[in-house]
Amino acid sequence: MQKNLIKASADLTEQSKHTLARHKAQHDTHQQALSATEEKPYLKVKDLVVGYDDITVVDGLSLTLKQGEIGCFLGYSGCGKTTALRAIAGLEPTRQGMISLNGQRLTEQTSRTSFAVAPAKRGMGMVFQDYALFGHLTVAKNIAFGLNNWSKSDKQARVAEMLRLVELSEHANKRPAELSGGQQQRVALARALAPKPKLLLLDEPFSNLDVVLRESLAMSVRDILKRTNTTAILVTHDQNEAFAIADKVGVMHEGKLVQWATPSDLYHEPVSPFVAEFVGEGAMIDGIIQEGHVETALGDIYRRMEVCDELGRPQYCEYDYPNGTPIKVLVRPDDIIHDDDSSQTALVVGRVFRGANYLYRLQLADGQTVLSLVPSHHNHEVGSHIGILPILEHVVVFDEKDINATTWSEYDRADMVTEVQ
Ligand SMILES: Nc1ncnc2c1ncn2[C@@H]1O[C@H](COP(=O)(O)OP(=O)(O)OP(=O)(O)O)[C@@H](O)[C@H]1O
Repeated sequence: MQKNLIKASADLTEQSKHTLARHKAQHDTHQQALSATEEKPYLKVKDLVVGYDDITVVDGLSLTLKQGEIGCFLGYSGCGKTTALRAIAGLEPTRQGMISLNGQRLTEQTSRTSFAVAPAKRGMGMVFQDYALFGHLTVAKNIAFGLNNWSKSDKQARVAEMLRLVELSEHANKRPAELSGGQQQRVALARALAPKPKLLLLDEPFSNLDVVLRESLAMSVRDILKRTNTTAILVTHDQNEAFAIADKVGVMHEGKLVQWATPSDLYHEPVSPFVAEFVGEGAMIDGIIQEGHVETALGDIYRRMEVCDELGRPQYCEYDYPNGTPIKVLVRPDDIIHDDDSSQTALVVGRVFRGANYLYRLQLADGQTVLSLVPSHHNHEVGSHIGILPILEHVVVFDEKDINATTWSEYDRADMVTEVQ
């Protein structure tokens, strides 16, 4: 949902507060009805703890996926992504938590229960970074490898179908070494998909490929997974790859899943400065909470609720901080539009050529800097002033004291009210 901001002030009237309370009650009832009928998640991981010796590597990981959804663990090296994936596959023992897939409990470790289904019985497929193909077998035989229990004719038909799916039919009789890296990874994908796994796990599948191939292969893998309605989890440290392939991305940090959300929500509504800085570019500028708005060097920021009161007046949100609270406001490069006609200007203090765009570093009147993505035919030298127009539709504020995020979504009553309408 779009959260428009307009530059005008208004207080919440008593009347509109009552309206909101009524909407909230309706909303709660509506949500209860929804959650009662909502389909159960296909994959559910709850409070998973995994470790080696005396260290905890995955610390209380919880997530859900619907059937056919693609999830992704994204994070720096050593944050526990691969360990989490291996634990879901049953290749690492879990110390605590529960995993269920398609209604079946795969593992549960509590004070009262302790059991784990063996990896081979979980019905999962895996694709690895190094492809792990059998070099002495042809492409077709590699794909047929997991189909031992299938009849000969069914196996042939399935291999042919998989070859068509990954567009390698004409390479069926070649050995893996005769194929490019990208083609080999498609063979690995076809081999993992052939037995129709309930869940496909992909561990850094594109990291041996060059950057250009990586993104195009990620898109084609997404297409293949969607066409086959395959539920999957991918591990990567590459944000572009995660965004190209996944419906839900989980940012991991020191064993914890900090946020599990759509790529767009991660980018626009990060829950912490860590996620904000890890996902995408941006700058944090100072803000001060004032009556119904935030004062910043880019101007005053107001939030408009997308509803009107009984008299047709737009409703305005309040921030959940007392007046005078210093906060940080996240400003993405796409929040600052270059506009020659704007009376607000900024000094160009740096720029990076990105082909279609320049990424400008701009200094505001009070010395703070922000980034701005500008089409590259607007060529402004470092040291010049340019007109800017802040379009702050997705403002996230961070409490300066304990740097907890307060994203719009946490307290945006506009969402709540429009949902029940
Ligand atoms: N078999 C093991 N025994 C002991 N420690 C391990 C083992 N495997 C991983 N670790 C440690 O657990 C931590 C998490 O490792 P993991 O491979 O899950 O991280 P990752 O996020 O996937 O990293 P990368 O992106 O580098 O693969 C690391 O500190 C690693 O050294």
